[in-house]
Amino acid sequence: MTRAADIFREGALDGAAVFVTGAGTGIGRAIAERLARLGAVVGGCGRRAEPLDQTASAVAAAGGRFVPIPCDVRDADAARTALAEFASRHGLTGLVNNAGGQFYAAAEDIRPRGWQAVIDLNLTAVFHLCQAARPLFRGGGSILSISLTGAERGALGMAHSVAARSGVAGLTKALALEWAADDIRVNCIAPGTVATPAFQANSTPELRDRLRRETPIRRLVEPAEVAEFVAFLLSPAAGMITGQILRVDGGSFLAAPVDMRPAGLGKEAA
Ligand SMILES: CCC/C=C/C(=O)SCCNC(=O)CCNC(=O)[C@H](O)C(C)(C)COP(=O)([O-])OP(=O)([O-])OC[C@H]1O[C@@H](n2cnc3c(N)ncnc32)[C@H](O)[C@@H]1OP(=O)([O-])[O-]
Ligand SMILES: NC(=O)C1=CN([C@@H]2O[C@H](COP(=O)(O)OP(=O)(O)OC[C@H]3O[C@@H](n4cnc5c(N)ncnc54)[C@H](OP(=O)(O)O)[C@@H]3O)[C@@H](O)[C@H]2O)C=CC1
Repeated sequence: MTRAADIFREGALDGAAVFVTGAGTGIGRAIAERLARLGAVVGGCGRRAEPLDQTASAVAAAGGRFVPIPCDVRDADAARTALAEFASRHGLTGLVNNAGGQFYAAAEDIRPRGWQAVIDLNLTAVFHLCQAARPLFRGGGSILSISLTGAERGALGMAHSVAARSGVAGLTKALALEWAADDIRVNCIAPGTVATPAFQANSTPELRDRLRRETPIRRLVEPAEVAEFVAFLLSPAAGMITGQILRVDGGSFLAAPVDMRPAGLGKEAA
């Protein structure tokens, strides 16, 4: 069941061409489906072709257009090529950097390759795709990066991810300033805990209950609630919004930091 109200008129994104990373699953799929239903042609990547094909089928069944272009965003050349391929066929008005994630570990247990993997995925790939998108936007554009709430405040068990997302926050502000004169808006959406299959697979019912209790609006975020906000920020209605970190978190940012350390799961955050 989706809680997000559909607030846009049909065809609100007619003419938009948006590339979404990680579009085969979870939040990325919800975003792709919503944008396509509003009239945008959506391109999407992920490492695996199968989930992207499932998104394509769901979008087609609803009468929309989704172009799957599998690639690993940590391979900068491959990611640039995928984006350029989409833009050459459909143009480009928006980029959603959604691919991301991390494993959970105490800082002292994060090894160099683990640190690098998380920084490459959550920060460096975002920079490369933003840079690649810039010349492809004609007459303005909108970039959104999906981060996570509380990155500025900190979280336990996610030092690599918090560092990467803090980098994305800085990048968002820097690019917003540099590219504003060309009407390219750059924003960051920071969700609270979202009940996606990926998160369910990496959490216990006890942990999800605790995260629900710790969220001031006593429930987890629905993927559709992130997708609806993405649609708004990509639309002309958000034409004066840039350089922002916008939270969709039920107030989690105001509560205690989450403790995702394997040894801390199930305990209250320090
Ligand atoms: C409140 C929460 C809010 C947020 C929720 C979400 O984001 S939900 C979204 C949820 N969705 C996602 O998170 C999806 C995206 N996430 C991913 O694809 C992975 O988490 C990734 C970012 C590490 C990429 O990894 P990859 O393809 O490069 O995988 P690889 O296997 O090749 O590992 C490379 C290195 O990483 C290290 N390492 C890995 N696992 C662990 C561990 N458990 N323990 C310790 N270390 C670990 C290890 O050092 C390894 O090097 P080694 O030991 O081989 O020399
Ligand atoms: N769920 C939650 O509670 C929260 C999630 N977020 C963030 O939201 C985003 C989406 O999360 P969610 O939908 O839950 O998780 P998913 O794991 O379902 O989504 C991650 C997507 O990114 C893709 N991906 C991962 N690595 C790469 C890569 N190297 N190159 C290309 N694509 C890649 C995956 O596809 P494939 O494996 O095929 O490559 C997958 O489709 C992430 O950035 C996550 O950190 C933020 C706050 C909370």
